[in-house]
Amino acid sequence: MSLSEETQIAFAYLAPIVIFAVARQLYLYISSSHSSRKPWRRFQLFEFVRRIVTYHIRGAELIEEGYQKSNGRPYRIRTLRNNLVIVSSDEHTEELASVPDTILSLHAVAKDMFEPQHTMYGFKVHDKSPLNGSMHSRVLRTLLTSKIPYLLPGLRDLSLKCFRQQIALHGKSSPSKPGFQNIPTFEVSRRLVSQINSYCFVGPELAQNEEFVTAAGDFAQEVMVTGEILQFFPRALAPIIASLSTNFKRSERILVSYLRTTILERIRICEDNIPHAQRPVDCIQWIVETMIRKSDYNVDHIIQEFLALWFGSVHQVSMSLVYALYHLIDNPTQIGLLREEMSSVDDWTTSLSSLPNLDRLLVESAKLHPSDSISMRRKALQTYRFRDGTVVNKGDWVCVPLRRFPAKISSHAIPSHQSSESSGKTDGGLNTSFTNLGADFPLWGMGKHACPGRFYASSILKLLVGNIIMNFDIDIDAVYMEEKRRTFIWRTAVVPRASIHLGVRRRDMEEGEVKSR
Ligand code: HEM
Repeated sequence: MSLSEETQIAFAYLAPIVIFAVARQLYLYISSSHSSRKPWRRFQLFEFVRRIVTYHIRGAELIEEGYQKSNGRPYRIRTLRNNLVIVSSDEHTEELASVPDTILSLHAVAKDMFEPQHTMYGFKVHDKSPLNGSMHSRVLRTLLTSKIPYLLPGLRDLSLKCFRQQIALHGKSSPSKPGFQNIPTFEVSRRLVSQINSYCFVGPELAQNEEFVTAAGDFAQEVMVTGEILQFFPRALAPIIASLSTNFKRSERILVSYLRTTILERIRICEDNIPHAQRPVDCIQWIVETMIRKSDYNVDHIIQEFLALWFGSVHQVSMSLVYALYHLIDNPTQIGLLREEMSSVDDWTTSLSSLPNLDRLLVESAKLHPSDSISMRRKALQTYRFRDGTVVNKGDWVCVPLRRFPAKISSHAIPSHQSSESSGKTDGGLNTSFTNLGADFPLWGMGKHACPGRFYASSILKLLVGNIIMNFDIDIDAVYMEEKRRTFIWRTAVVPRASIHLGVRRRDMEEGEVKSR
């Protein structure tokens, strides 16, 4: 019997938690059993387990329930390590975005969540330093964004080829839907994103290298899982636990060996003063160019910076793709509208910013099915008091909720435009842009840390969704039509179940391909 991926992950998480919890409680129990002054300690096991279970398997629901009850006021949720202070008003959100890193730090959160020193090739993230961000901003926000039009034709062909390969690899004829092949949605989505990102991050050659692309996809997944496991162990054990949970860093080692060779080649390009027009157009080139300006650069540090950017680029995009496809299956009339819209322009892949229905699909999907229930996490490096008096104690996290709405959503939750299911057409509204920032759409965060990869993420999501629906019909087994059956909650994240399959059936391929050219 083979266990589903989420069952394996649940075991991987729960086994160490239970062992650690029981050992800790035994210690507390034994050390307090002679003391009649501390009988409450006997109940700690119950409290400890209750807290783990409630927050870890219902975190996203707790956030949502808290939001419903709080009536817009800040509220708190206790977690294993600290308190989450959740603020949601526009005033709080804007204030949160403006507080300096020396007080409320995003990078301190990243350190707590993913332990980069143990999961990303020894990367030391600084809580307070603005240095972490400056390279990201130049490489992603400025250079990658400006090169998207140049990269799109290659990405279009690669993504279609990759999707077809995935169908050939995983496709199984659907027993209930004639002509449909079932493919594992989340796995295929991760692979598509990993391959597309490889093209933009390290160039077309490595993007075709099976070993590199597989290791790159696995690495992102392993950082996520290992970061979670490390939460339950004392810091001193982190190196050994991280090693065990990543199969002795197998994917990291593969990536590092390819990256080292590539980075050395790219350094040579810079040292030989090759004209910019002849240099490779990819992120690793820009990272190298940015970093070798500093006198103390070294190859290991460039690798670490690369891995951190890589990690940020895979996970949320692949989950967003899954949810956008499910959203279309739930709202089939949108598929027709999208096809019509894409067919109405000469080449939809070069018109991604002027396809309002496609844009709106992503906005709606992100609002209704965000892959995380919170955004704009910050850790208090010192106690912070908001202007209205709300206090975030040192060590606690503050954030804003994304799943602000009940599961049954209606058009009122999308204030800037109506649901296309109800209106049946685009309203061309002002606020339909998926990459917009604002307190009413904090998906990308706000202020100086607002996601620098959002224009890229938006373009590739549009490209992937567009390519799939222009070339395939999509469907899902009736049993999974209920949204809750497609996902599971882990802490604040809402993760697609690996066992859910997407049904795909080739449309008129010639027509689809001609339209996308
Ligand atoms: C749907 C996909 C994505 C979502 C929802 C998303 C969301 C976010 C959010 C909420 C933040 C933190 C902002 C804050 O707290 O104020 C962030 C930061 C960041 N994102 Fe994204 N992101 C996505 C895709 C990407 C991609 C594709 C890349 C890389 C190409 C990327 C790179 C980064 C980086 C480097 C940061 C850190 C910025 C800093 O340290 O200042 N993200 N993202």
